[in-house]
Amino acid sequence: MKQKLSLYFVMGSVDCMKDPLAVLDEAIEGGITMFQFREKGKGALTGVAKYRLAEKLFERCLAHNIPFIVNDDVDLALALQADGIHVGQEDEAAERVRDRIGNKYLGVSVHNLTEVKKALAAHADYVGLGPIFPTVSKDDAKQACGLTMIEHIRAHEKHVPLVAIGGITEQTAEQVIKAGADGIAVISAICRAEHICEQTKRLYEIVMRTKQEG
Ligand SMILES: Cc1ncsc1CCOP(=O)(O)O
Ligand SMILES: C=C1C=NC(C)=NC1=N
Ligand SMILES: [Mg+2]
Repeated sequence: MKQKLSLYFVMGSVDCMKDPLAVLDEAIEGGITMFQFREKGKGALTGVAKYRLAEKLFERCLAHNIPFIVNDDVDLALALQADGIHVGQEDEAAERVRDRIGNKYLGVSVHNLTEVKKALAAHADYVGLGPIFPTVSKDDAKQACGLTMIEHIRAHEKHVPLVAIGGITEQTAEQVIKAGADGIAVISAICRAEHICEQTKRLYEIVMRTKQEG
């Protein structure tokens, strides 16, 4: 699990400046290790259009052995036979989601140690902690918790697979890993890059080098 979390690309059509399929192809070429389809916010696709885009993105992930995770929408995840689901604190209770998805990946969004412990009690496979820094990609994001929250959680839960998310860039990736995250989850650092493949490669190199340094 911890290896998969290294460079976790989160994206929906709303986040893309061009065709989401082209964005994902370049991100895959750049070395992402996990993908989350997060179709949310103003102008997000719904119904059949959402399903069709998810199918095409999933095909790409399947072709490259990259886990395909669906955000929030358990029905969509089950309909697609996705590799997993990611839910937030306000979504369907993690315990119930675990019952519905069997042994698929279950990720839970957390903001503090209490929520981490609750997620583990619900048999989550990993937690997504954030926002670490201020973000432009989630309009209802909570207050940024900073690197100290990563350190605090890691101090109390040494082994929990933890990916950090929120405002993470090429400039901050190293300190996020050094603080104790097993990986970084990003939307705009990849989606808004001038050259997506090269940017993804740089993020990948930084994360993997820093993880090796221990
Ligand atoms: C989905 C989500 N959850 C906490 S912050 C965030 C958005 C992250 O986007 P970006 O990497 O562009 O800051
Ligand atoms: C809110 C989120 C937190 N963490 C991850 C990995 N994905 C999300 N959508
Ligand atoms: Mg959610």
